[in-house]
Amino acid sequence: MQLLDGRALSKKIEQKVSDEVKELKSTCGCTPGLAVVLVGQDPASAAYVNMKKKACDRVGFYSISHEMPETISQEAIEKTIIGLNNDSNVDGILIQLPLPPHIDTTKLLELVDPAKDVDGFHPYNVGRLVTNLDGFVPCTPLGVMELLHEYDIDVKGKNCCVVGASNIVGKPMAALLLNADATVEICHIFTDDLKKHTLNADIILCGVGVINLITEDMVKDDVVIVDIGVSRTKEGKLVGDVDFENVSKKSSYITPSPGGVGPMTIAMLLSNTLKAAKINAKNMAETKES
Ligand SMILES: Nc1nc(=O)c2c([nH]1)NC[C@@H]1CN(c3ccc(C(=O)N[C@@H](CCC(=O)O)C(=O)O)cc3)C=[N+]21
Repeated sequence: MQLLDGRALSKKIEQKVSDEVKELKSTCGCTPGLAVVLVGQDPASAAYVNMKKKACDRVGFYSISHEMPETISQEAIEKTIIGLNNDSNVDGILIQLPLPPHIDTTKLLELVDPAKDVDGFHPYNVGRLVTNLDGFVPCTPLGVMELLHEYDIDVKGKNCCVVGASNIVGKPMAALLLNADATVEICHIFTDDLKKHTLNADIILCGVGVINLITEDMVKDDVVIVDIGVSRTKEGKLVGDVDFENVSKKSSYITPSPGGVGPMTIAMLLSNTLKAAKINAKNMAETKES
């Protein structure tokens, strides 16, 4: 059994991003900028936003967070997003999810300029992903692909079982695997007999948020396990969806949680923001020339 060490790989990626930021600064004087929109007081959301901000600082990005009260109106958030779309210091916009129930999340995600959509949640970028065109890909599934690549795990022709069909994890994960020529199954809350599907899988990618959803009797020998779930136990310990202790004994590769997919998500946010900044810098240079 080998661990898929997301923490180690994320450090390597951060170093690369940081080097490229220095180069971008010296060649065009531009600093990549990320804006985060945070609504309400959820401590978990605040903690994630803080982690993102710290990561931005480490690699030399400009970052700004717009923190708004739980009771804020739809219109006020929309105004903020339009302002960020028009702010040339901002290359990437991230709306921290989930938003309060009175807010129309889809409408806000559609308002973000697709060129600044570093989360890859705008339907424009979703469409580009599904048709295998270049665009912004959601950070968590993108990080998973990077992690598999780092350990030379080729998904081509492999049976991949994606558990969870969310717009931010399961669906884009399945699209990326399909684009890489895997055979893909998507299981979800209405799947009858989950075990039947997971037992057949060479690679299981699980992002649901249910502790111990995947147990050792549900996986075949030498399976590759990617645990994307995030939950907290009663004791406050951070855990994934997989019974790590027992499933790891049957696995060829497995992500720890924490220390697996989580740090890769942040690394891909940095990488997507750098990508946006480079495109914007190039467009600016071209506008100046003409
Ligand atoms: N618009 C939007 N984009 C997101 O990308 C987004 C979001 N909303 N809402 C919440 C989820 C969750 N998420 C995580 C990021 C990093 C870790 C991470 O780094 N976790 C560490 C542990 C961190 C700790 O100790 O608390 C690890 O797994 O090792 C986890 C989860 C991004 N999300």
